[in-house]
Amino acid sequence: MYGSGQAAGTVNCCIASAMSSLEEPLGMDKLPGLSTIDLFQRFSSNGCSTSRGDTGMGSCWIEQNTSSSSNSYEEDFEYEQEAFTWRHHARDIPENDVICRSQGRNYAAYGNRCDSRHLANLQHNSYCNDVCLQDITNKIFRGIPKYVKIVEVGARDGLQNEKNVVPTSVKVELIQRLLSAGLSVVEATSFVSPKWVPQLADARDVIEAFKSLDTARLPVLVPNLKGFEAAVAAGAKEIAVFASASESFSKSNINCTIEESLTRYRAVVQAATKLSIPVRGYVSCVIGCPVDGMIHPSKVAYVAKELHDMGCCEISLGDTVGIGTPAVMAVVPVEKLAVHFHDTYGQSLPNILVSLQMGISTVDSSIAGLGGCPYAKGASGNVATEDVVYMLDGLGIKTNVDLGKLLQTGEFICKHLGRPSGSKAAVAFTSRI
Ligand SMILES: CC(C)(COP(=O)([O-])OP(=O)([O-])OC[C@H]1O[C@@H](n2cnc3c(N)ncnc32)[C@H](O)[C@@H]1OP(=O)([O-])[O-])[C@@H](O)C(=O)NCCC(=O)NCCSC(=O)C[C@@](C)(O)CC(=O)[O-]
Repeated sequence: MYGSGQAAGTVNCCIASAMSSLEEPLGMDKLPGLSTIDLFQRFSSNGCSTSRGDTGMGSCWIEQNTSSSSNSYEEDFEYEQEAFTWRHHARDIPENDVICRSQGRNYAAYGNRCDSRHLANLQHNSYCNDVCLQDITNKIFRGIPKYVKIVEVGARDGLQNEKNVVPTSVKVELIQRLLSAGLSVVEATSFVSPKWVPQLADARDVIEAFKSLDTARLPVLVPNLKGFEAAVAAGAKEIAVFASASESFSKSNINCTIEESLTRYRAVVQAATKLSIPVRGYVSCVIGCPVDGMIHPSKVAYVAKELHDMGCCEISLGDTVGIGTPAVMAVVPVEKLAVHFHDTYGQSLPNILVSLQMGISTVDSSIAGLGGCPYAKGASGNVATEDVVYMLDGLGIKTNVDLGKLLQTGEFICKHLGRPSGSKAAVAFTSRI
C-alpha cells in the first residue's frame, strides 16, 4: 500500500487535487483521505476559531481573542499583535505605502513602486508570538521540519527552456542575486550537449564566473562523463545526474534507456567520488509521463535506489507526494530525499506541504516559477521560489531566504525575459505596489 500512511490525518487541501508533477491528473481514490472540516474543527476547539468564513490555506484567520471585524488598518495592526494570521489586510493603507505581511512579519515598502532600495530595507516587525505560532504549526503539521533547504533551480531548469538566448552576464547576475537572497544551493547550469539545449551552451563561462567564490554551492547537471569532465575543468564543485522513471522520457531527454543512463551515471559518480565532488541524483517523471502514462512506484524506487547506491548524496523526485514518495522512502533515507515539482496543475504548494509532513526537508523551486523541460511536453515551470518561501515563512519554517531580495531577483529576471512572474506571491506584492 502506498499513499495513505504518512500523509494521513492533517493536510487535506493538498490531497484533494494532487496531480502529477508533469501531466497526469490522479483520481481521488489514489489519494490519502483527509478532511479539511475535521482539521479546522479540531483546531478551533483548541481555543482558536476561524472567522470571516475563511478556511482555505493561505487565508485562514485564526483568532486567539474574540474580535469583531475591524475596518481600519490601525485596528488590524493592533489586533495582529495577538493574532496568528495568514490573511493579509490592506484596508485603509496610506496610498503610497505598501504593507506586505507574512507570518506576523510586515514587509513594508514605502513609495508607489517596488523599488529595490525600499525592498532591501524591508521592515521586519514581529507582531506574532513566535511560540504560539510554532505551537499552532506543530498542531496542524505534526513532524514538519523546522528548517527547509531550498534548492534553487531557476538558472538551470528555469532558463533551459527559454527560446531566446539569455546573455551570460544576465545568468551570472541572476545567480549572484539568488545567492545574496540567502539561497544556499543554486543550481547554475548544465554541461549537456549544446545541440540539445542551446540555451545552456555557455555553461563553462557561467561556472568560471564563480570560480573564486569558494563558499557558494552551485551544482551543475551532467549527463555523461564528457559533461562531467567539462564541468570539473570549468571549476564546478558539485554535480547532479538526471535519470528518469519513464523509458520514453529517458529516451527523449538523454537519448538512452534507463539502464544505459544508470551505467553512464555509475561512471560519473565514481569519477566524482574520486575528486570528492558530491553528486545529486534526479528521478524524473516519477508519477506520470506524457508518453508512458502512470509510472509504477516500484520503478521510481528502483531508479532512486540505484542512484543512491551508486553514491548520490541526495535524490530529487519529480513526484506527486502521497503516491510515489513512500515507496522511495522505503529504500532511500528520507533525509536524502528532495522534491521537485513543476506547477502544471497548480498543485505544487500542497504537494510540498505533504512532503514536509513526510519528513522531507529539501525542496526544489525556481525563481519566478521559470522553467519547463524541453523534452517533457506540457510540463510548465517549477514551483516559484517566492511562493515556497512565502508559504514556509507563513508556517514559521526557517529557510534563511530573504523574501524581499527574492522578489527583486524575480523582478530582475522577468524584466529581462519580458514576461510576468509565474509567482503568485510576487504578482500579489507587485499589484499592491
Ligand atoms: C545526453 C546527450 C548528450 C546524449 O546525446 P547524444 O546525441 O545521444 O550524444 P552522443 O554521445 O551521440 O554525442 C552527440 C554529440 O553530442 C556531444 N556531447 C555528448 N555529450 C556532451 C556533453 N555532455 N556536453 C557537450 N557535448 C556533448 C558529442 O561530443 C557529440 O558531438 P558531435 O561529435 O556531434 O559534435 C543529450 O541527449 C543531452 O545533452 N541531453 C540533455 C537534455 C537535457 O538537458 N534535458 C533537460 C534536463 S532534465 C530535466 O530538466 C528534468 C529535471 C532534472 O529538471 C527533473 C524534472 O523536472 O523532472
